[in-house]
Amino acid sequence: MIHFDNVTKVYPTQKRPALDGVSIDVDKGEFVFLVGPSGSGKSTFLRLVLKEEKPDKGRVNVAGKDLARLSNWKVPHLRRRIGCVFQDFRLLPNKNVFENVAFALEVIGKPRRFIRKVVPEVVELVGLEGKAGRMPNELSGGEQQRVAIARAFVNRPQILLADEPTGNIDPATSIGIMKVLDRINRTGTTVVMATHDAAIVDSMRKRVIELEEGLVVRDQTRGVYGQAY
Ligand SMILES: Nc1ncnc2c1ncn2[C@@H]1O[C@H](COP(=O)(O)OP(=O)(O)OP(=O)(O)O)[C@@H](O)[C@H]1O
Repeated sequence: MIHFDNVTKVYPTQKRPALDGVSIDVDKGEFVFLVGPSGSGKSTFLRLVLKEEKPDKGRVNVAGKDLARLSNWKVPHLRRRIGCVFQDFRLLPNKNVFENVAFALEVIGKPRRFIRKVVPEVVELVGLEGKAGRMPNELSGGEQQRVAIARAFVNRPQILLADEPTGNIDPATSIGIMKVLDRINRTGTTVVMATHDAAIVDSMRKRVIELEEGLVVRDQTRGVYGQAY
């Protein structure tokens, strides 16, 4: 589903590569944690998957497409297949839960009838049934992140990328967020999550890829977080 073949990325202002000859294969339906110290290249990996950045060397292949050969006008189509969740939720403050999730479908032109059917299903999947009418400021951080996950997943993407999704959430609430991501993964969606949350990684026992200064230094099935960063 995601294939990096000897990928090097050097940002124009930097001497050291953010990613340095990285080869990673993530299969359909996998759940992968990306760990490593701050600046090790985790976000750069996610940005390359989305074609927000281009590699200087090597190949990036996502959902069967060689991104170097994907013309710019096809990039939005690629991104529709990839849901994204961030540390800071990024909800629309003037829209309620239903409207925030529905908006992701409205912008890609889905009919209202379809939206009315699927949004409540996904709101329930993330555990927010009964809260569809709440505004973001009437929700806890954990609930806001559930809305963000619902919005990322409502179009049934093949891949879900999560960049520190539990970074702003207390440990007990984070467990609930991980249950939602696990549920989404069980529907067949490939999940890649960059994180510094050792307790979460250790409790899930999923594949762990560790980056250090742009290099893959560990790739472990049913792995643990490793050393403290
Ligand atoms: N837009 C940019 N321009 C220049 N350098 C950048 C840019 N984005 C990232 N970098 C550099 O590339 C390296 C990798 O950064 P990246 O954001 O991928 O790390 P990270 O592992 O996601 O870190 P964190 O855990 O803090 O989010 C760092 O040295 C960083 O300073």
